[in-house]
Amino acid sequence: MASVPHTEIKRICCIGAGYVGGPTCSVIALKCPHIIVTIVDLNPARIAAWNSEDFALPIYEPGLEDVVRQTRGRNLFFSTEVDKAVQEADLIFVSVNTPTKTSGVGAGYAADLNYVESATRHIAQVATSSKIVVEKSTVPCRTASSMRTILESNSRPGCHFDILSNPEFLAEGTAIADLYNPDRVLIGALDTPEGAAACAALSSVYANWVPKERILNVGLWSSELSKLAANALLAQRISSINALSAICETTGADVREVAHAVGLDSRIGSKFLRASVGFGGSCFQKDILNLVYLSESLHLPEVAKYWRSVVDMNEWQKLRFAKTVVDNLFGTITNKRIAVLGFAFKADTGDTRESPAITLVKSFVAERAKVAVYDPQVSHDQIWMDMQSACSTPKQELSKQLTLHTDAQSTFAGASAIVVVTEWAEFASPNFDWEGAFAAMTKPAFVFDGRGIVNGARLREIGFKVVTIGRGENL
Ligand SMILES: NC(=O)C1=CN([C@@H]2O[C@H](COP(=O)(O)OP(=O)(O)OC[C@H]3O[C@@H](n4cnc5c(N)ncnc54)[C@H](O)[C@@H]3O)[C@@H](O)[C@H]2O)C=CC1
Ligand SMILES: O=C(O)[C@H]1O[C@H](OP(=O)(O)OP(=O)(O)OC[C@H]2O[C@@H](n3ccc(=O)[nH]c3=O)[C@H](O)[C@@H]2O)[C@H](O)[C@@H](O)[C@@H]1O
Repeated sequence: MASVPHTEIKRICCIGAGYVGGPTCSVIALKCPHIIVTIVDLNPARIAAWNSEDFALPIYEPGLEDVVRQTRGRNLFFSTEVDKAVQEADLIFVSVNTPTKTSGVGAGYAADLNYVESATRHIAQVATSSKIVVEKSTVPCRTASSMRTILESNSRPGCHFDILSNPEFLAEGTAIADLYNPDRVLIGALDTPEGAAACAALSSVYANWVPKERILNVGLWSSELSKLAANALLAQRISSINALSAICETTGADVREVAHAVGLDSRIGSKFLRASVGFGGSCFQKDILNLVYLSESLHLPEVAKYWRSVVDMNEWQKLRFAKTVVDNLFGTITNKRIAVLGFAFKADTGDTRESPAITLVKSFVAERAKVAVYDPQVSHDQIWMDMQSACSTPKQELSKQLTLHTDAQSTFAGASAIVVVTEWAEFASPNFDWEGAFAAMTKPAFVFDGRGIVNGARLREIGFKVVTIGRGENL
């Protein structure tokens, strides 16, 4: 095949200044001082936060502020001027949201590609020169083909678009470390000279800091499917260990010992085997449901059922934990105060999307408990928004049962139980004032550890009754 020389990338535009676009392109700007990176978004409040003088960035991510401080105004810019940034760029990342559809065909399963499509149409409409368009969002297999059709059908004469798939594998809370040192960068391209040239151009951007052997070039469809597959396999491990946690609780086995023992088998590996209240976050559930939808569309009902069970197990785990709380508190939590520690879906993020805390607090509210919530990062506005929507109840009504706190200790006064939902370091710290908590609570005082992070022996010495997920010798 004749080769085509690749474009030297001088200007990058990223459409979508969210959890992926923001950190990813900030790190590109840091590692590639010779490239001008402009991150654009339709949401002016989000862009204003990225540009805020006191660096009150719209997302909390360890290390991110430092990267933005070093690059903003140098070769990194945040803007709402989408057209200008698109026109000036050689390469455009499409990093917009792809939530699960809530209505119409595939509702509850399929990805809503409306944002990807309108960003793509917009590129075609305003671009005045050829571009490399990179699918950064997580999308169903063969979305690149739809993007190509939209671009080709709407472009101005003389404008040519090459499409690449470059899914993102960062995890929230460790995004900057993940971007600095990725296990791999996956780039999918069409098997054509133009595809290879576009792939080489993007590879050369990453090659500024990622070792060449970790930059993987594959076909477009493999790249798209690999992203869904990676999330599905990661989530499947959590559902597997959570299924085992239920067996541990009734047999006297300890899920941490089981995870350690099986994880030492190099074929299994030790990561992603922490039993929990269930996985949360904006992507695992959405991407698996997307895979379920894809399987069903391909007339593979057994495959669909297999992946569906990973999500079903996760739902069951969350509700099982909520029931454990009620069962141990003598079958009722009506009017009892339940202190909930943590609301984010995992530690080191302020993100609450699909957080197990939402399901747990909702079920405690349904049992007519008084729920007191503390999270070190999540804003109270966000918690009210999540809970009003989950309970379909206005704030005024909800506030009769739900209070939000700015410190852990104030949640404990008169509480019957503490429920640890997020694995914030603060709750696992030896300095955490468990004695103070015990003194403030009604007796017997319970701790339900949904993350296996508290020191059960120490808490029992203080007088607590302790129930830890996946451990037989509870209380
Ligand atoms: N959150 C995560 O940790 C990861 C997410 N992903 C994927 O990356 C994609 C983006 O996810 P997040 O960054 O979390 O979403 P997000 O919701 O935080 O950010 C998306 C942004 O795109 C903006 N947007 C939507 N349409 C636009 C348009 N036409 N023009 C300009 N801006 C537009 C929205 O206003 C929003 O600020 C999703 O497909 C997700 O599945 C992939 C890996 C990790
Ligand atoms: O596509 C995405 O959005 C991203 O989804 C996950 O990243 P993220 O959801 O940010 O965070 P994870 O660390 O994967 O945790 C997800 C959930 O699983 C839970 N978890 C994780 C690991 C574990 O052993 N047990 C467990 O319950 C976490 O507490 C959290 O609720 C993947 O890890 C990323 O590779 C991927 O890019």
